This record gives sequence, structure tokens and C-alpha cells, in this order.
Amino acid sequence: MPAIDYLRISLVDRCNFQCQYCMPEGADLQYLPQQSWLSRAELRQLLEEVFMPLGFSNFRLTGGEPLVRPGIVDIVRDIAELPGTKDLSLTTNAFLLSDLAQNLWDAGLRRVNISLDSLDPVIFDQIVGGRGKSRWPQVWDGIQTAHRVGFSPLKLNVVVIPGVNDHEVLDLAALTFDREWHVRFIEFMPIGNDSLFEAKGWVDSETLRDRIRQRWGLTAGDVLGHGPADVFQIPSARGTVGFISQMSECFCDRCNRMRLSADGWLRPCLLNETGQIDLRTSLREGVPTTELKRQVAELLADKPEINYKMRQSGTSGAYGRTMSQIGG
Ligand SMILES: Nc1nc2c(ncn2[C@@H]2O[C@H](COP(=O)(O)OP(=O)(O)OP(=O)(O)O)[C@@H](O)[C@H]2O)c(=O)[nH]1
Ligand SMILES: C[S@@+](CC[C@H](N)C(=O)[O-])C[C@H]1O[C@@H](n2cnc3c(N)ncnc32)[C@H](O)[C@@H]1O
Ligand code: SF4
Ligand code: SF4
Repeated sequence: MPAIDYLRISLVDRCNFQCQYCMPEGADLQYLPQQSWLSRAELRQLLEEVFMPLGFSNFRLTGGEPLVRPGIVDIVRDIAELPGTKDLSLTTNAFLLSDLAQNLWDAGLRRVNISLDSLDPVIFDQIVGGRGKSRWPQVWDGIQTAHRVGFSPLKLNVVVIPGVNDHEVLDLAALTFDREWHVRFIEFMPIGNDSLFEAKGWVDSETLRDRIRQRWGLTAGDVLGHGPADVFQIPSARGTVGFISQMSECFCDRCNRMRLSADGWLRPCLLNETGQIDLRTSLREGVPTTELKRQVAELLADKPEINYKMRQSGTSGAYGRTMSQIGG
């Protein structure tokens, strides 16, 4: 088991999109009241006094949509400035990125992962649940702005849904040719929209790799990252193609991460709800951070047993929190 040094921090459970695969269909999600979000100061305190001393040094901000969190730029600055931060990144749908990219860069953020499920604006809008004006141009503009500002590596995340966007895999992979963009294909996971998962299923990464291999060839690749992607490269492309294959390969034995929700629950596994602890309530009740550190250390010791294969141990039926509430 590798060292657990990667913390994914969800800053807000709300989102300006409602992607088919992420939110339950017809979702009437109960959003957290704002006062239950970890404040900027509480988050900083937990990082400095609990997580960093336990060896966490790589941080990812996510959501919901992290760019709708008020004060996002200040939160980025706080974390970027902490001496214990080795790598800081953000996962976003990029809808608000063109306005924020420069400020985020100035605050110390250097890389972003962006969801882009389709190059076809009509399909894109169907996936993200748009009504009225198309959302695609603004997202594309956000990606271009991030590129211009200098974020690198710049990764694009595609959740592949059979019959929805799987026919675009070659076009999306071709985005890696001219620019140093890193396109990652994610196998649809059974969290978020269960009925869509049952209806559509998922495409295994090897099938996608075969398609790419037959068209252009495929060699080993490399890009900075702490997540589960297997990285390849189309010969002579500037960027890479990555595959996140929870369903076909299961990468739990190399899991190096935990998740902190917007309301301060620490979750040892995305797909298994065992062992979560409520750090925010304890912090607000005055429990010393030395004690919280002891509790987190205990959970770190239990983490290898809390994984996708053992998910029945922590979940009865539907997950208590869905993908947008956990942050992916
Ligand atoms: N099952 C599972 N899926 C994960 C895990 N980590 C990331 N993913 C999936 O991969 C998606 C993309 O992750 P990103 O938010 O882009 O971050 P990442 O790939 O971990 O980050 P870097 O490799 O550091 O760039 C997530 O939304 C999940 O769908 C994990 O621990 N378990
Ligand atoms: C929950 S979103 C949060 C960050 C941001 N809103 C975004 O979309 O990038 C993080 C990631 O989770 C992925 N995701 C959501 N639901 C998923 C599912 N059921 N299976 C696989 N990936 C999923 C999204 O594609 C996205 O890359
Ligand atoms: S994938 Fe991201 S953008 Fe889409 S609904 Fe989920 S949280 Fe929002
Ligand atoms: S499913 Fe859980 S244990 Fe497996 S890689 Fe994801 S977070 Fe880690």
C-alpha cells in the first residue's frame, strides 16, 4: 500500500451543472447550509495541524463545482502558501474559469483538471443538463483561457457513457496532438446516477485503448499526477491519454487518497462509506487538533480494508452521499 498523502477537498456540494452521470435523475438534493461548510480558517487549521503532520502534501480542490464557492481564490492562496503543500490542483467544469483563471494563477494554483465530456455542443448540453443557451462555448473558452494563462499539466476528464459520447473517443484523443493537453477517459462508476448506470453500463478502458491503438498506435506516457489514471501517449502527440478504470481494473491496492467533504467529514474511500469521521463538529466543539490527528491516524491504519471490493461493509443500498457531494 502506498503512503496516503493525497487529500481531495470538496469545497461546496452545489453545482451550476447537473451532469446526467453525476447527479441522481430528477435529483432533489438537499444542499448543505452554508454555515456547515468548513470555513477558510477551519480548513487551513485542519490542513496545518492535522493533515500535514500526518504526511498529506498533495491537495485537490473539488466540489460540486469548486468555482461557485465564495472566496475560492483566497482558499487557493492559503493552501498554496502553506509550506507543507507540494502539489495543489483543482477539478472544475470550467464554466466560470475564463473569469477566474488569472486570479487563481496569481494565488498560486498551477494546474487544473477540467471535465469535458463532448466536443459536440448539443451532446454536451444534454449531458450537463443545460436549458436555453448552450454551455459549451463558455466551457471551451474556460479551457482556452486556462491554457493561455499557463496551467500545466492541463487535463481534460471524459466520463464515457455508451451510446452517449463513446463515439467521440478518437476526436477527444486527438486533442492531445497539437497542445500539451492530457485527455483522460473515465469508466462510468455506479455512484451518482444509478438508473443511468444500469441502463447504459460502461465501456472498459482496454476497448478504448484498442480503438486508439488501431488508429494511431499507443505507447507508454507520463504526466504529473497523484490519481489513478494509467497514462499512454499517441506517438508524436504533445499530450497524453489517460484511463481511469475503476470498473475493469480496480486500482484500490494503490490507493493513496482520502476525501474531505465541504462540511468536514473525512471519508477514507469514494465507493465505501465505512469509517467516516466528522472533523468539523469536533473542531467546533473545541476538541483539540491533537486528538483529531489521533483519530485520523487511526483511520489511516484502517484504510487498506476500506475499499471498493469491501463496499458492502459500509453501504446498504444507495450511497448516502452522491458524487457531486463527495467531489469525485
Ligand atoms: N474509484 C475511484 N475513482 C477515482 C479516484 N480518484 C479519482 N477517481 C476518478 O477520477 C476522476 C478524475 O479525478 P480528478 O479529480 O481529475 O483527479 P486525479 O485524476 O486524482 O488527479 P491527478 O492524477 O493528480 O491529476 C474522479 O472524479 C473519479 O471519477 C479514486 O480514488 N477512486
Ligand atoms: C464530481 S466532479 C466535481 C468537480 C467538477 N464539478 C467537475 O465536474 O470537474 C469530479 C469528477 O467526477 C466525475 N464523475 C462524476 N460522476 C461520475 C460517475 N458516476 N462515474 C465516473 N466519474 C464521475 C466527473 O466527470 C468529474 O471529472
Ligand atoms: S460532474 Fe461536476 S459539473 Fe457535473 S454535475 Fe457533477 S459536480 Fe457538477
Ligand atoms: S474505490 Fe476507494 S479504495 Fe479504491 S481507489 Fe477509489 S477511493 Fe481508493
